[in-house]
Amino acid sequence: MSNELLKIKNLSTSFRIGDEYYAAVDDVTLTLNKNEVLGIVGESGSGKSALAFSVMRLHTKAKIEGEVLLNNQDIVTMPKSKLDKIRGDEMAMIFQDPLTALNPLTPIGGQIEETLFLHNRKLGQQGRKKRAVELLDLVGIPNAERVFEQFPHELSGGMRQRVIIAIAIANDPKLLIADEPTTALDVTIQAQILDLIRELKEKIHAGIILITHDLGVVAEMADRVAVMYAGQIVEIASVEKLFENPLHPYTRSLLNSVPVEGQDTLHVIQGVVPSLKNLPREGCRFAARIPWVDASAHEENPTMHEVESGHFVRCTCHEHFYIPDQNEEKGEQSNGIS
Ligand SMILES: Nc1ncnc2c1ncn2[C@@H]1O[C@H](COP(=O)(O)OP(=O)(O)OP(=O)(O)O)[C@@H](O)[C@H]1O
Repeated sequence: MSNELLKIKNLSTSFRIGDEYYAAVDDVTLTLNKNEVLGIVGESGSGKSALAFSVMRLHTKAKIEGEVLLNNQDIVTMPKSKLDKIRGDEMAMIFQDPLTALNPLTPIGGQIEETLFLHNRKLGQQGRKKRAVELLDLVGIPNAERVFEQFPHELSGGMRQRVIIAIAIANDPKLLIADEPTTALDVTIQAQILDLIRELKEKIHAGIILITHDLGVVAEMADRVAVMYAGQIVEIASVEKLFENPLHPYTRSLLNSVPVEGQDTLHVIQGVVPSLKNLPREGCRFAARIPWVDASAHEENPTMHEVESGHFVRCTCHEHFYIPDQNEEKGEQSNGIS
């Protein structure tokens, strides 16, 4: 029996700017196995959230092409009625900001009960209340009976995020997408929420897509990692391989911007992900940020290459990449390339 839970095939998500559509997710192909945590990392603007929202089919105005197969059912083309059933039941999402994801006017218990009611009509009112309190307990909320009656504004940010997680797992989803689940929280609370997600992974046996710009989080949580840049996946590998042997210059740059014990110099590649309208659509999208690497190092149409089993990297430029000395980098950038 296949272990594959989700297969994303040639997915492109394009937004309209003026009269044109621009792909924020550009021909992405990925798989997620059952019980696996796949980390998706990349700088702000690389397309991580656009990808997550496409998998949940939450974009209302975007043009979506390609396939998103959850247990072989295509989310992109399925009728809305079926989608409503699957969303919140087979797949669920934990959003960045717990306050905006909760209804301020409905007590916590009511919000959990609503999700339970939508997807399990057999559970009566008593059953729903019992299950809602159980879920609050499961996500580590003390005094669950009391919190059941409270409104979102009466809880701390960390507790609200636990409620969001309780809602997301209410119907035992097979796929859980966590989009920067700790960004809006204090550092100490972040660690607690990550611990909770890790514990839940064992309890609910879901496949988890964890979106983050924090490589530390990925190192601790993920089984495999996909690195995204300018709408494309540029490298995929197991977490061990990615940290041991990062290949794509962008991955190396992300890793180099993390301080490492015993290493006194850091090199951070300058620049940011270009805006959607200005993304280079031809050639290697990262070329402009590593101008000291010769143009001939890049492929004309970069594709993913499997360099060792399960480790894929886009473009051939990684074979020729090196960290420049300061003069070389400055010299290149003063030539107007940055
Ligand atoms: N609804 C939209 N309309 C137009 N452009 C959009 C829309 N949503 C996202 N974009 C653009 O698509 C690109 C990818 O955005 P996305 O939010 O997916 O990035 P991200 O990697 O999740 O960044 P962050 O970490 O900041 O959330 C960006 O250039 C963004 O401005």
